[in-house]
Amino acid sequence: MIRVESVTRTYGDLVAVDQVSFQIGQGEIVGLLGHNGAGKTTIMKMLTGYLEPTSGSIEIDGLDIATCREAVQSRIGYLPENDPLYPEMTVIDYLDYSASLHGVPTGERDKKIREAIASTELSLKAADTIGTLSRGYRQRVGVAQAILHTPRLLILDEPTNGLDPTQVQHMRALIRTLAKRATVILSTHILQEVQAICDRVIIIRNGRKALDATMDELQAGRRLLVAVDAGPERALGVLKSVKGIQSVERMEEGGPGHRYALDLVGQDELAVTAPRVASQIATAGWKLYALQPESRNLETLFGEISAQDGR
Ligand SMILES: Nc1ncnc2c1ncn2[C@@H]1O[C@H](COP(=O)(O)OP(=O)(O)OP(=O)(O)O)[C@@H](O)[C@H]1O
Repeated sequence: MIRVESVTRTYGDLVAVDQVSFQIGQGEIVGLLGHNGAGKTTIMKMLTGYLEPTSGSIEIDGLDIATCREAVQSRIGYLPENDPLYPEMTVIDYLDYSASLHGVPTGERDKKIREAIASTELSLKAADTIGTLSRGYRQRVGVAQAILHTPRLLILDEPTNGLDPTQVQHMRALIRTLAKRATVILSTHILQEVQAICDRVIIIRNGRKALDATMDELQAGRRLLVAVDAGPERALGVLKSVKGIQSVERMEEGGPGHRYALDLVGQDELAVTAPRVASQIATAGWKLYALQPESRNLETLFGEISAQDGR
């Protein structure tokens, strides 16, 4: 379990991360999504113990990172944004060196390195010099070093950055496989990345948490969308009077009828409120063209949040 409590980090006068809190349970795949400079890397560096928060606290598996840094770091595998690989080393030598840094006991090293190479499908490149590898393979070497000590938590900063579409597919498949054994937090500014891999998204905007939702919550309808042949002068009041409806908003025309978005009092109310709306419409004698839960879409939400930045 990861518990981040009111974490702030400043660089001089700049507040890069501002009072961010969240909790992540074992086995989740969480995407930190935000534009360049939003504060994602700073959060990740604080989670790994490489950077101290200016204020706030971080606990991993009940251990406070400020006081138990080494114990916490032994549980974490980290792929930094620009992984500082050694171009003149071979893959296997670099992984051996990384294993020593991770404190993998000498007797276990060969086995751990073999496992990491197999998981990242690097067998054919194991004897190659890192500097001769493509960007995709170098990223895999970065992931291999991050998983050498079988960490319970994997922190991947922009894992697909700079990869071509095929390499992106490979990396996503690899992350999904790794997530079967570890909790994964990855950062990205590409929302399709989150959609493709994550169970949950935390959107960071100007150092603050702008949204924290599971993909299921995003998909679940929060509002009911209705299209009827009644204009707003009649429809707004009648729809608002239905039990379970908090407010009614007129939407832009499109398709048959007039369109309205109905905010529900409680999200669980959808199944009981939708039939009430249908029967009210029938009682009013209107034609019903559409009645469906609105699907909140990450793209729309990210767009709305970005629009607040004027992006
Ligand atoms: N060492 C530093 N010194 C001063 N400012 C910094 C430092 N590191 C980051 N910043 C600033 O802090 C803010 C957050 O940066 P951060 O790298 O955490 O964002 P990010 O969301 O990871 O961005 P990117 O997607 O571009 O990597 C930015 O304004 C950045 O310029």
